[in-house]
This record gives sequence, structure tokens and C-alpha cells, in this order.
Amino acid sequence: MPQLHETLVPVFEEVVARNPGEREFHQAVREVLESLGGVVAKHPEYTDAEVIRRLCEPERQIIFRVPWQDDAGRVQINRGFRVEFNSALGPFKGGLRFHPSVYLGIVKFLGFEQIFKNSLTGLPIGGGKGGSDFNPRGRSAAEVMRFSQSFMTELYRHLGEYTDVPAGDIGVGGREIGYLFGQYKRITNRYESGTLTGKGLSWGGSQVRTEATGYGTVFFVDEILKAAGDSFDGKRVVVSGSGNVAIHATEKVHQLGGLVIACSDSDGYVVDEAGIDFELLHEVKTEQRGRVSDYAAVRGGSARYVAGGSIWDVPCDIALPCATQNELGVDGAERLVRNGCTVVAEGANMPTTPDAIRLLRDAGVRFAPGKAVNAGGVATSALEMQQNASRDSWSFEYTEERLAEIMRSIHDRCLETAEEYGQPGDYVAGANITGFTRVADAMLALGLI
Ligand SMILES: NC(=O)C1=CN([C@@H]2O[C@H](COP(=O)(O)OP(=O)(O)OC[C@H]3O[C@@H](n4cnc5c(N)ncnc54)[C@H](O)[C@@H]3O)[C@@H](O)[C@H]2O)C=CC1
Ligand SMILES: O=C(O)CCC(=O)C(=O)O
Repeated sequence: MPQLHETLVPVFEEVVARNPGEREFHQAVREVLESLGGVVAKHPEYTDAEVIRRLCEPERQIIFRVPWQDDAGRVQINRGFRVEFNSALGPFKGGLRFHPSVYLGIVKFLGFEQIFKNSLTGLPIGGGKGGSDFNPRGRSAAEVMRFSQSFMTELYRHLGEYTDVPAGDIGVGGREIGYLFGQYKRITNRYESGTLTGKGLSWGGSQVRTEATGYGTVFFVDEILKAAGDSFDGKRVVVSGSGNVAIHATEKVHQLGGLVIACSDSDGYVVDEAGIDFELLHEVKTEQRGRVSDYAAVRGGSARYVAGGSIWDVPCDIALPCATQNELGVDGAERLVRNGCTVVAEGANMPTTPDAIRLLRDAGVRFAPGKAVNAGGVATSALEMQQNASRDSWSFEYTEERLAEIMRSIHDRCLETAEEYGQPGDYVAGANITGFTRVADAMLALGLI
């Protein structure tokens, strides 16, 4: 494990002691602190003002009961969370995750990552995240609606376009945002569009928000390739997951001349040598709420379903983990390297374990972290807020060009910062230092908050 700068050792020890059992949160904090040695050495003012210790402590954490009734009339109780991590740059901003694995440590790791990601976008948004241990799998639309309404019945009092603005994440897409926004509007008697993003196009949503995280991921990889005089042309790409991010990453890879040959869900993966048909995948996974095994069954011929197993066994030039945290470990990384993969870029949040990241980088694989690569989703959410505030709506083409421009700028600033701190080509250091510096300077300017 890389050493921490001496002033950061007690900071990390304190994070572990004060947040027991929150493994993913410790992991996310450690990964950022490992990049900040050069920054604290150059800028003692950050340590003097305890900026990093303050950054590791959320401004506010909300945990609440979510009671709801299932279709059989039984009472169900879930736990809801919203961690409002840092608002130095703007209102708290970040998605809601509905998944049975959700607990405080997951929400805090996601909220912590979100601070630096949102800072990297250059837009005025702070960091937060929320969710529930509610499992939408197998639930009817009516059950999801009743759950979402109950969730919002508590959460609404903490939200607002200048306070805290949630969006989607795993298990929360356009349907759930609709139920949540409907309940917010009903309770507050305000059509406050800027309170949630990821809305439908006919009721305040933005063009490209649905596609933005996947498209942005691929725009970022395109910049990595261009920086080496290369392109997507003819590249074989493996994309894990098969949800919002994975589907739209697949679509954009195909538009740029690459071929996505595999995708997955938590039960198994599909290899499709003719290229994953993203429209069919969208139909099966998003519309019908099916599995990738259903995709293979409908697609027939070119598609082969593998139950269980690891998608990282599939030989590729570029790997895009787009499913969930810690899904790519040392075994998967070893296989990617052995099979000649040269670029790994994280569409998901923290999908690669620290050991796997080290292995990839030691083997010369260009590795880019989620907080930079997948920032296009939240950036387009901020564009949705701009449109809501000005009662305007932009065209698909204009919004996509803004997204592409933001991703280019994040990419270039990561490389420039990495160079400035003597780590040329290191996207992890570049993303962490660039994201940190903007927030840290704002925290210094705003006094002891
Ligand atoms: N939706 C967004 O705008 C953003 C999402 N992200 C991140 O991207 C990742 C995916 O999110 P979404 O696509 O929005 O969620 P989603 O709910 O639309 O899709 C998640 C997908 O991952 C699959 N999955 C879950 N666990 C898996 C496992 N162990 N192995 C393989 N597949 C698995 C699910 O079957 C599902 O297809 C998450 O890490 C999320 O935090 C990051 C930035 C923005
Ligand atoms: O659009 C947003 O506000 C949040 C997206 C998100 O949850 C993420 O970037 O991980």
C-alpha cells in the first residue's frame, strides 16, 4: 500500500476510528489522501485550516425510516439515507441509490467521491449522495411508487434547488425520479423543477441527461486515445453492467467506431461477437426489466450467455467497468493484462479495487478513475438545473456538445495537474488533486464552516 504524507496519517486514522465498519468509505478516503502528499507539502495553509479533516466529515447526515405497504397489504420498513457532504461549491448534488446493499458506508463513499467529481466539472455544485436498502427487483410499479412516495415524505424537508438536489443512481431511473418529484410537488405545493434532476423531457428534464454518464465516459476514453495518437476505430470493448451507464456507453462506442462485445449483470455475462445491440439491451433491461440472459435468448445466433463467471475473462482492448463498486479485483485485472487490454476507464463509482488499480498501472495499462470518467452525468444534471433556472430547454446537439466540451476539459486538466505535480500521465493523481484544490480553496475563502 502506498505511504501517506506524514500529516495525513493521523487524518486517515481518525476517519477509520470515527466511522467504524464503513469499509468503502475508508477505501474512498484513502485513495484520495494517497494523491495529496505533494499538495499538502506545497500548501501548508490547507493543513493549518484543517481543510482535509473537515472534508472527511459530512456537513449533515440524515437517516430515516421508510414505511410502505406492499401489494399484499403487508407493512414493509426500509432505511433511507442522505449524506450532505460538502456545499462549499454549491448546493449538495448527487444521486439516490435503491439497492439492498445500501448502508451508511456506501452512501458516504459515494458522497465523498461526489465532492471531487462535482468540483472537476467546473460547475457550481457541492457533493452529496443518498438512497435506501429498498430492493426494487421483483417489485411492481405500484410498490416502487408507494416506496418512493414514502421516501420523499421525509426527504423533502431537506431538499431545494439552493439546498440539495438529488438525481438517479443504481435502481433509480426516470420512473423513480417521476414518483419522487410528484410527491415533492404535492407536499410542497411548488413546481420547483430544479430540486431533482434526471426528470422526463416533458416535465423539466434535459436532453442528454439519460445518456450523459455513458456518453461522457466514452468521450473521456476518446481523449485518452487521442492523447496517444489513437482512436476507437476497430477497438474491442468490454462493458460491465447493463444499466443506464453501460447501455449508453455501448451506444457511443459504436458511434465512434469501436465494438462492444460483452456486457453483464449480477448473474452472468453475454458475449456478442457481432456487437451488443444497445437498443435491444435497452428494451430488455430498462423497458422489460429483464436480465442479460433474456437479451441473449432474444438476440440468438451471435450472442452467448455465461452464467456466473467473470466478464473480465473476455479478451478486449478497452475495459469499461460500469456496474458497481469493487467489481474489478486483482484476478480480473490480471486477466485483462494477460489478454492485452491497454485502457481501463471507470464508468461506475470505485469499481476497481486498490490492488487491481496498482496491478493495472504497473503493467502499463492507462487507468482513469470514476470521479473524472463518469462526471458527465452530474455535469449534465447541472446543465438541467441551468435550463430549469432560466425556464429554457436546449437541443440534443447543443447539450451533447456542452457535455463533450466538459469531458475534454476534465481530461486535459487532469493531465496538466498530474504533470505539474511530477506524475505525468497519472489520471488518478490528476483527478484527485484538481478536484481537491478547487473545493479546498473555496473552503478557505468561506472561513471556518
Ligand atoms: N446513473 C448515473 O448518472 C451515474 C451512475 N454512476 C455509477 O454507475 C454505476 C451504474 O449505475 P447505473 O447504470 O445508473 O445503474 P443501473 O441501476 O441503471 O444499472 C446497474 C447495472 O449494474 C448491474 N450490476 C449490479 N451489480 C452487478 C455485479 N455485481 N456484476 C455485474 N453487474 C452488476 C445491474 O444488473 C444493472 O444492470 C454505479 O456505480 C453508479 O454509481 C456514476 C455516475 C452517474
Ligand atoms: O446527476 C447527479 O446529480 C448525480 C449522478 C451521480 O449519482 C454520480 O455522479 O455518481
